[in-house]
Amino acid sequence: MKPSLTTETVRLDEQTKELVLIDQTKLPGEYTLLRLSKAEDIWEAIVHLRVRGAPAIGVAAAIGLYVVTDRFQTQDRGEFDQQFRAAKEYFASSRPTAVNLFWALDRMAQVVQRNPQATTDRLKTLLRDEAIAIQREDVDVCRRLGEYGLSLLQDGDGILTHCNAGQLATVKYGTALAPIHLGVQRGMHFHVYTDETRPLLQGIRLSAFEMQAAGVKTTVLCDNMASSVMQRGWVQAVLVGCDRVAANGDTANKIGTSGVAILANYYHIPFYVVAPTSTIDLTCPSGTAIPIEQRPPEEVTHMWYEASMAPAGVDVYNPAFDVTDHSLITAIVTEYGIAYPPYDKSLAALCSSSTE
Ligand SMILES: CSC[C@H]1O[C@H](OP(=O)(O)O)[C@H](O)[C@@H]1O
Repeated sequence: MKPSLTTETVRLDEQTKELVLIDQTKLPGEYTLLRLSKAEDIWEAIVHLRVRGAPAIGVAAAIGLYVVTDRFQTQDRGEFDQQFRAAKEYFASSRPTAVNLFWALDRMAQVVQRNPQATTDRLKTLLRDEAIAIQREDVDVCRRLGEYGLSLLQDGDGILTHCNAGQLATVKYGTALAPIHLGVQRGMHFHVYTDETRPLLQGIRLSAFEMQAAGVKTTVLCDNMASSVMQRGWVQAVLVGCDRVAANGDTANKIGTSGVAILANYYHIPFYVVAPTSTIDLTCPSGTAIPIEQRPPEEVTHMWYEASMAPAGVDVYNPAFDVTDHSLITAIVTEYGIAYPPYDKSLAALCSSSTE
């Protein structure tokens, strides 16, 4: 089946009560849907980035927690709640950096806490409703991110992006790529430069695939070429996603993002982080407090080819993310508006407006 992105990246099959995912490890060559209902298979899909991207991970965890819970046999609330907590903690152990995972799991836990007298059957229905609400909210949030982000762009702009913060990182639209999708739907034209994003190549495999499918002029480049395209004046803005934004605006995103921000700052190119408020963690004071996932060395030394030139036994550094200092971020685009420095005030103000 020719890969396409017309379906939602993450969804619930309400008939079979399964979590349905596009297996992103197979893209762009193969479009495979996974239908999951076992906790260990859902955990594995998150750990191995079959589903990836902060919002998509959160939605997958919420739907996954529902499909697992729906198969609990006990009618006893004490046992049910204990099994629920165990499943929630298991999913929370999958990946540490994207705060959406914990945000979504906590929303599901609040349903259980708010309904201490509900029967287990009633609770299963409430958990299904919450998981679907989380999934549907993501579509509206990303569309609004697109609107605010588009207000920062001009028709014809060259846009550099890093990793994939598009439809495949969310339910639809994406975050950093949402302005592009929205602009193209309105007849605008952009030239997107996507870093390949070693070692898992989310840029060349996923963003390039997504942008080409949307009819956007797309150029892929090695990560070490970003300076060259900026130096030539081909880039008018950098748009990136995020996995956790600290209260002071420091932002964790795919490894290599902080280097792109330094380059953009040097070439006086605006650097925008596109952040649903579900990715803003006001309990995290600064980037040094953000847990950075360390991934297997083989992703650097063996992925995509038999084995790299790395000599046997050499140490390999493979952090999945790095933190971009808030001083390098021009603005943070949220679904409630655009935050400018000082971020410790502007993010708090935007997040408080989100609860009004
Ligand atoms: C819209 S969140 C996308 C964000 O998530 C990616 O990480 P991963 O592919 O490891 O899940 C990357 O940091 C993207 O910017």
